[in-house]
Amino acid sequence: MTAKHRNLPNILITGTPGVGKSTISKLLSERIKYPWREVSKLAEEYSCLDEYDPEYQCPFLNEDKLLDIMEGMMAKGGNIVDYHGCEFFPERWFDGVFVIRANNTTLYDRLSARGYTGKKLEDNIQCEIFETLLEEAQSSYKPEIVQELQNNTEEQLHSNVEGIVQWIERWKEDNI
Ligand SMILES: Nc1ncnc2c1ncn2[C@@H]1O[C@H](COP(=O)(O)OP(=O)(O)O)[C@@H](O)[C@H]1O
Repeated sequence: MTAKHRNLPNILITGTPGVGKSTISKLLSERIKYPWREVSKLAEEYSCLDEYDPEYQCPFLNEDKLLDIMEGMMAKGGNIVDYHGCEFFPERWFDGVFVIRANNTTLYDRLSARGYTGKKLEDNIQCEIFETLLEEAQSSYKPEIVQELQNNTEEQLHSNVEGIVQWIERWKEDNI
């Protein structure tokens, strides 16, 4: 499956937990009517979570099972995939990869408000500081399809959504 077989682009919204992936994906989905594929929810819904990982305080993800389930959803295009990881998806799935970013203090406040403390909080802040997801995206996808979006303020939130809507319009003009 290459982009040529899709009439609508598949978009990946990725980044550290708390940067605003769900907020952006939901607004975008309401705006352009593409389904919002929240990978963590799909994993739960389709029983792709194995036993609990005590180090990361979350269940292990059965990636192969999840990918098999998602393959059919991705085939026609027009999906917004939201996940805090990106390297295990097939590269051919995505036409645009958006890495959402937030500054340390903003992220700290958001994750504390979510109830994160201790190692879980620190690991996520470090993940953002070390640009782990940005590097993961850059090493997994062609550089020309990866974009970094700062998402600290309401103003940035709306301009990010608008920017992705415009990106989709350009993609359609170039690919259909
Ligand atoms: N641009 C923004 N400005 C202010 N608050 C935001 C912004 N984006 C997200 N938030 C808030 O930050 C928190 C985390 O956002 P969320 O979308 O759940 O992040 P993620 O899906 O990446 O874990 C939520 O409370 C959300 O309302």
